[in-house]
Parts: sequence; structure tokens; C-alpha cells
Amino acid sequence: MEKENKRKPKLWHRFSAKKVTMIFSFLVVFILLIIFLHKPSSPTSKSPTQRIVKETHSIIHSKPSSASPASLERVVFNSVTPRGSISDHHKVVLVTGAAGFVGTHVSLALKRRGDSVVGLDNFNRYYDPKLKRSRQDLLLNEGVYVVEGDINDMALLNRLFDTVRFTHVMHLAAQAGVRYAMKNPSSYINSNIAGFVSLLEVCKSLNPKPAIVWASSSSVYGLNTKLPFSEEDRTDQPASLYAATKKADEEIAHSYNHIYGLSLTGLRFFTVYGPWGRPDMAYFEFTKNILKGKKITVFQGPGGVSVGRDFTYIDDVVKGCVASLDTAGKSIGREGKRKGLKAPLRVFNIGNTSPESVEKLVGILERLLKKKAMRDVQEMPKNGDVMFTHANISLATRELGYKPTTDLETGLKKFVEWYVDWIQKD
Ligand SMILES: O=C(O)[C@H]1O[C@H](OP(=O)(O)OP(=O)(O)OC[C@H]2O[C@@H](n3ccc(=O)[nH]c3=O)[C@H](O)[C@@H]2O)[C@H](O)[C@@H](O)[C@@H]1O
Repeated sequence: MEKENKRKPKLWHRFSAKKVTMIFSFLVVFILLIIFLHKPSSPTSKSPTQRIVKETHSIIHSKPSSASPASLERVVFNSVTPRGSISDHHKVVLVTGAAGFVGTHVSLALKRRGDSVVGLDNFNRYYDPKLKRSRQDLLLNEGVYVVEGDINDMALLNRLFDTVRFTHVMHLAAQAGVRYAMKNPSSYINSNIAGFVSLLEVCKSLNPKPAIVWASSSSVYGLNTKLPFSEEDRTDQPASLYAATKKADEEIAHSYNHIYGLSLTGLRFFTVYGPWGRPDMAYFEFTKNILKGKKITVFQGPGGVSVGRDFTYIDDVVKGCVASLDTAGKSIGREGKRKGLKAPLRVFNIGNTSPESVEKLVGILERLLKKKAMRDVQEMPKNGDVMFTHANISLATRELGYKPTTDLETGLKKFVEWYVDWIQKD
């Protein structure tokens, strides 16, 4: 008995020692595994995706905020946090005018391909803000948050850039519309000139500085009669204050590139149209009025000459915007300039290079809406309009791979489908 009693603890001891060793070994292996998996790998062993994830997380750095949990910083941080794996070309983009027509489409395209996007928009009342709010909802559903604020609010801009290290700015916030400039000239100076300068002032002080792509306009060609319009053509005869502000922006861009080494790309858009478009534009207003059986005013040149536009479909314009961001290069700053480097300074025509008359536009709408328009044909008032626009897009094709593919009939069909659906829901 005593013998047995003596043996038992020995056996137990042998058994438990074995068990303890096993558990200990298991723990050591487990801990080593965890350490291995969390160990920052050497730059050479890191996969491109791992590296980008890490870099993206380090450029998106939230600052401690004294505000409530639903603070600006928190929503902005959520908006830029990538959902899944991210590519080597991942961009962190601030889109100004994001609740606008082009801004919404560009924000969606960037987000859908995996970039981090934050919007900024002042939701002004130039046209029904309800449409802008609907676009904002659309963006939010896709994970893009639109901050409500003005580009002239430098404190807000600084706060945004303090929260997120944006690699690019897609600057689309502007006072649009050619004819409205006679009614409210100061809004053009405020948004298009002062607003642009405040954005550039903030960008020039950042380190690193983002590359900026911004919306110029075909209207800078003004009274130029050489067709099709090429980037080389003269742009010193603006026909409206709107055009003059866009032309001024091109000169301002030159000076910020020259002094501060900012990468700046201006896009001369040609009468952009499509779903979620601007209600102040002719194709939108015509559709609305034809459906309501109201008169539409169709402008003509002297002697009954047709007015024409190089109407450009939104999806083509978005491709031009995204390609411009992808090829924008880097802002090099004054330091880079001292080293003899050059930051890109570019201007591109983003048109369809297939102009159509306003009369043809009305004809297509009549067919699509299955309703005759009540035309009130009037001589084009001398309030900023030009007779004809036509883009030469060779430069954009060469440098950006830009190739528009949507003709007016196809594009208007898509617009009308969207419009009919949208007014029913409204
Ligand atoms: O491409 C551009 O640079 C510009 O395109 C448009 O300006 P616009 O071409 O004047 O576009 P709409 O206002 O839609 O006018 C299109 C055409 O319809 C004509 N129109 C306009 C309004 C109207 O009641 N009747 C009419 O015949 C205009 O004369 C013009 O030829 C945008 O409104 C500008 O913001 C943009 O910068």
C-alpha cells in the first residue's frame, strides 16, 4: 500500500511534467507565432498591398477632438478609411463641390475603384438644394461623407487637412452658369476667385502638398473663332464674367505652380450633361418644360444661325477627371524647386469633339419624351453666351488617354430615364 502510494505521486508527477512541458511548448509556439505575425517586416519582404495599407493608415491620422463622438474628424476619418484591400495607386482625395453634378459622379467613381474620398460642399441655393441633398444621400450610401462648408472657410480647410493627409484635391466647387453672372457677379468672384485662392493658400502650406485638379471651362475661349478650340488658342477675350473668372483661375494656377511648386491641372469642360445634372442648364430645363407643356426658349444667332455646343456626357468627363488625377504627378514645393524639380502645370480640353446644334438637342428630347416642344425662338442675348463650341481633344487623348464614347442621343436617353424616375420619386 505504502509502495503504491509512493509510486502514484511519482507517476502523477511524470504525467503532469509531460503535460506541463507540452502546454509550455504550445504556449511558446503560440506566442512566437503571434510575435511573428505582428512583427513589422522588412521593406523588402512587405507586399505592395501591405505597404499601401500601412502607408494609408499612417496618412489618415485622426486628431484628438474635443467635439462630440459624431465630430467632423470622426466622420471624415470613416469616409477615408478603406473598406477592403487597396491598390498601389491608392489616392486620398478631397472633392470640393462634391454635392454638385460633376463632383458627385467623380466622387462615386473614385470611391468605387477603391480610393479614399471626402467631399466638401456649401449646398448654396443657386439651384434647388434638394437635388444636392439627394446627391449627398447617394454618396453617403456609398460611404462618401460630404462635409457642409465653404471653400472660403480657411479654418475648416485647415481642420480637414489636419485630420487627413490628402494626396489629391479634385476642386470642382464653383459658381457655375454663364448667364447668371450678370445677375450675381459677386458670387463668381467669391467662389471662383477668392475660393480658389483660399484653397491654394492652404495647400501651399502643407507638407507634403497634394496635387490639385480643378474645373476650368470651355468658356475661356470666349470670342475665339478658330475651330476646333485647342489649348494653344487665345483665351484673352472672355465673353462673360464667368469666363473671366475661370481664365483668371488659370493664371492664378500658373502663379502657385511657379512660386510654390504645386501640381495643378485645369480641365476645360465643354457643356457637361447627364443624370443628376444641373437644373439651370438648357437640356435639363428643356426636358422639364417639355414634359409640363411649357414653352422653351431656343436661342439663335443673327440671321437664324443655329447655336451649337460640344455637349459632353458625364461618364466621359469623369474618365477625364480620374485620368487627370492619376497622371497629376507630385507637388514639389519650394524645396523641390530649389533642387531644380518642376511640378506639373497642365490644361486640357475635356469635350466630346462632336458639336451639335441646340435645335438638334431639342429634336432628340422631343423623340425621347414623345412630346412636341413649344419653341419660343429668340435671338441669343448678348449676356455672355457664345455661338459655338468645339473641343480639340488631341492633347487629352495623348496625355490622359481620354476618349469620349457617348453621342448626344445615347447620353440624353440616359438623362431622360434618370429624370423621369427622379421626378416620380420627388
Ligand atoms: O462648357 C462650358 O464651359 C459651360 O457649359 C455650360 O454653359 P452653356 O454651354 O451655356 O450651357 P447651357 O446653359 O446648357 O446652354 C447650352 C446651349 O443652349 C442655349 N440655350 C440656353 C438656355 C435657353 O433657355 N435656351 C437656349 O437656347 C445656350 O445658348 C447654349 O448654346 C455650363 O452652364 C457652364 O457652367 C460651363 O462652364
